[in-house]
Amino acid sequence: MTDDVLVVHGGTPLEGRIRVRGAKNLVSKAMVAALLGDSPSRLFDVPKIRDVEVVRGLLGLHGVKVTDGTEDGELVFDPSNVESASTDQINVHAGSSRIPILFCGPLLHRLGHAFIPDLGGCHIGPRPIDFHLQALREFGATVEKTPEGLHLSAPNGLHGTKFALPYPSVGATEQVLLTAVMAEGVTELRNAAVEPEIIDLICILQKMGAIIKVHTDRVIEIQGVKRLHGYSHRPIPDRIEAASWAAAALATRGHVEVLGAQQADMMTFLNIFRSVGGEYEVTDARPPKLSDPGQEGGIRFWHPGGELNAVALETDVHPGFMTDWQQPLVVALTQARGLSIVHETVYEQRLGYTEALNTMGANIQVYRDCLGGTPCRFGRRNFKHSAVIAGPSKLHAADLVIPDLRAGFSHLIAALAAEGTSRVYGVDLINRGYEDFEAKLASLGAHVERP
Ligand SMILES: CC(=O)N[C@H]1[C@@H](OP(=O)(O)OP(=O)(O)OC[C@H]2O[C@@H](n3ccc(=O)[nH]c3=O)[C@H](O)[C@@H]2O)O[C@H](CO)[C@@H](O)[C@@H]1O
Ligand SMILES: C=C(OP(=O)(O)O)C(=O)O
Repeated sequence: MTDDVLVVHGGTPLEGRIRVRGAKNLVSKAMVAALLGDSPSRLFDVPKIRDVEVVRGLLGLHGVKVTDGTEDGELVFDPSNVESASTDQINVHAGSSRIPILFCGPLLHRLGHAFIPDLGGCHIGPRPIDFHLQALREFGATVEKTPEGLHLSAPNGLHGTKFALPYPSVGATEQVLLTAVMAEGVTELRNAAVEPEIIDLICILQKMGAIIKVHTDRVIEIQGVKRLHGYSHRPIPDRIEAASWAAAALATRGHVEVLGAQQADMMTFLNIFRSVGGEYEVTDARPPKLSDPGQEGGIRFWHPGGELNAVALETDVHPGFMTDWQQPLVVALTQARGLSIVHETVYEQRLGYTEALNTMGANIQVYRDCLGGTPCRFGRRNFKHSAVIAGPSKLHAADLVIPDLRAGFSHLIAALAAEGTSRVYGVDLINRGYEDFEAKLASLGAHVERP
């Protein structure tokens, strides 16, 4: 733990330009989809993050040859020899990521059985997988829970089904997609999640030969096919990372251009960013010509000076304000004048990180009540899932221990915005979702060092 610490000398605005690559929440699923093809797949712009390493490891254990392509960030997957792996080998990855649960459908199609280790991911609530398992059973899978992990089989194959999710879960929607594409017959999924990362996964599956219709009102219809082939795909950029750097620019009174950031996927964030008083400019990409090297598109985010405004926001499923944007933005809200209100409706325990911000001088109170109008599953269940942030607060340095990915990035932003020198422990957790964050910090002029 002691060598996993970053010393942050705060108080300097972040200034400069960084680039985001393929979205963590798409790339890892695209890698799983490669298992379904009967020929190699190619994925571009893959960031070097921990979740990618975990999925690469799991694919390798199941006989998928994963190699680096010629382009930086390109991965090639050859699934021609998919095979079983031992539970001991698979359990090396226990507790490291949430993606292993998505191996169920593809492994059942390819091998007739699957073993799934305990899942990891951010500690932001209990995160059950009941919708996943219920859907898999509807397709005809049998699921056995054992102390070492989940064992699944499909003795009679997988068959299309009609299924309605109790809540538009991202992971459960992906589970249904990755299973239904090669199940026999038609599947109709109601109350599906429609996040941009899901639409991009559907694009990949369609490239592979799948037949998928996305209807209005969260209904997705999938016509199972007998075979799928490999794909070649450049994923959507990481809108969570982009928003995190935007929040860092605002909290430190800086100016950061995020190359690769895409307006369409970030509209809800951009509206809140502007309401808080942040400025942004969308820079469109210009393709290269003989006389002109062209320009990569992105979004410039900056603090225009003066005071920021308090806002009320609720996190929600797409197209609402993403829960993963919440933690970084709250750090900026500690600098806004007045009372900001955040109602977290996606996870029951995603406000624990505010305690650390309070030790740095922030004034954030958390409540069990629903402080917002969006129907929420947590209001009567005793979870502290609403926050009132009173600002502006002068943040001072502190010693911080990072609990998980997004809370970790928000701790880091707070340390950068604070006066004085903070020590941030457990920074390695940030590598699960932010590629090269230390190099990016350095290029933005942050004063950070390893002790
Ligand atoms: C790797 C990845 O893509 N992670 C994202 C994904 O997580 P993930 O796919 O795990 O999140 P879900 O959308 O499934 O979870 C949303 C809510 O549904 C509940 N639920 C989910 C499944 C289930 O079987 N039972 C159940 O009750 C969860 O506890 C949570 O309260 O979507 C979340 C919501 O946008 C994001 O915050 C995560 O960054
Ligand atoms: C909650 C997150 O991810 P995961 O589902 O991988 O824990 C996140 O990326 O903020």
